[in-house]
Amino acid sequence: MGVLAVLRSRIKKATIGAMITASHNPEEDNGIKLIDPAGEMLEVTWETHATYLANVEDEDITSAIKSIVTKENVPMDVSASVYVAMDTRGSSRRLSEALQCGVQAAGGLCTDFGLLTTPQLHYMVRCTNSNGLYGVATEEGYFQKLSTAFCKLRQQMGQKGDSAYKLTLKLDGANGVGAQKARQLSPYISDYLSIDICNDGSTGKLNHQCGADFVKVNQRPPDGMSLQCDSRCASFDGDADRIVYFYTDQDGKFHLLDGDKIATLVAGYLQELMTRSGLSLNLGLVQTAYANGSSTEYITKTLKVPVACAATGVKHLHHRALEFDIGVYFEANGHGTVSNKYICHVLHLPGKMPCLLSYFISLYMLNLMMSYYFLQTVGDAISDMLLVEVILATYGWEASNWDSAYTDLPNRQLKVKVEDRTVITTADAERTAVTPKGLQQAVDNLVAKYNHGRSFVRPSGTEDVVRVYAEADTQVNADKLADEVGLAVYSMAGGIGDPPNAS
Ligand SMILES: CC(=O)N[C@H]1[C@@H](OP(=O)(O)O)O[C@H](CO)[C@@H](O)[C@@H]1O
Repeated sequence: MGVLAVLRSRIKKATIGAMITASHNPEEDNGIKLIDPAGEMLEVTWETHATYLANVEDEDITSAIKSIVTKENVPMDVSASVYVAMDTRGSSRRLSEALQCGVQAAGGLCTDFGLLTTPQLHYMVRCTNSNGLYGVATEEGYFQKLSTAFCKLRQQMGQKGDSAYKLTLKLDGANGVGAQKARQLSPYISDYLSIDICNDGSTGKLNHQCGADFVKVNQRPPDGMSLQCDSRCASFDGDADRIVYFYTDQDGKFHLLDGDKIATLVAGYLQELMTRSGLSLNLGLVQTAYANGSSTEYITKTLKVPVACAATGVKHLHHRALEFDIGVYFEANGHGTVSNKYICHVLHLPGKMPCLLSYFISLYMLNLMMSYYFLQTVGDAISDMLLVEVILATYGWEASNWDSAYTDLPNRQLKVKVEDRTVITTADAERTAVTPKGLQQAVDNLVAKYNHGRSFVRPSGTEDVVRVYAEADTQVNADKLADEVGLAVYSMAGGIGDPPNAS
């Protein structure tokens, strides 16, 4: 569906958001992510009229818009307000202007916020539609809201005397807008955290050899960052809706703390707060099939928190998470947050009243977390970073302490090009291939050869490829399994070009 048609059908009289940003491929042009009036992700429109508009000459834009308005039957009398923002990619400005022309041609009003992170634009939309209850719809409002909660929590929680936690975080800004915003945030939180920013966009290219996706997929540090052993590092992605942490140990070995590790840290901490405050809320964790098998085992066996699996894409996780009172949801790539119905429960007294002081302190902290961090309607690298920092400081942990909760199974992702990726259909939250016939059986037979083997295949929703995921007891085996499954996809689902090879 075209951008204007989505606008027509969804926005009516409320404000929505249109964020000009793209996938993680540094070579790609931007597309548009639409944000619904509640501030949630509405639709990612990579191949839409807007993309088309990015390619037409300036003088043609107005006539192009008019033809789209006619083709999509867009009523010109709809009163619509659209907040527009963009990331730092070269194609952003032109696409933003084209989009604004389009909305105006459709009778809507545009407010141009210029450079923002995607979650900041979600925040602006949500604030406006909640008449300010959620916060003030300005950048200052956003920074105040997050930093006030962060500083109060850090004050309240203090820090253990024998703490290993260091007050400096090294941040890879992916050469994107997140680097600029982290710099703006710094003075608000400097009493408790110093952010040492690299890949800030002053020289490098957006997401090129850096950023959360690069670090996660390649399982190595970004270029442009000087690493000291055991120093706590994090990477944002280009529009700052994802974050992963990492460090290198004394032996120079790289350790990734991805979305699964963030989710387990947060869920474990919330569970403690709930126990201390005596609140009996239904806490759950939502992952996708990409979650490492070790994380799922740790959550069920050690944390004893219920786990659900949703289809890839944060909006699927978000909706599944709403089935819990408090739903922690993260994709392994570091995109996620916490949804809650907590506010409804604040006034409920716990069944069994624990120590009154501990009850009120825990309640106060939960409340701060819930109302200041987690009402984010989409993953936000900045608020997730602050949350992780609060928890690590409270436990007195450095990244290695956090990492020791469980060890990831070695894993590998690869892409297979096929004639038509829609020949692969899946079920069971994408963990089983239903078609082509026989493919799942072939995958099962390959998986059975490996210790701790697991693999699945699914068509990407954002790229014209089939994605293969494999994990096993060693990296060599995970690579081999990924290759073998990739070859099965290649031969049974119409592979084109070179056959896959993970190594
Ligand atoms: C394996 C993987 O990382 N998939 C990503 C990617 O989706 P695909 O449908 O796999 O192309 O882009 C999505 C949008 O950014 C993100 O939500 C998702 O996690």
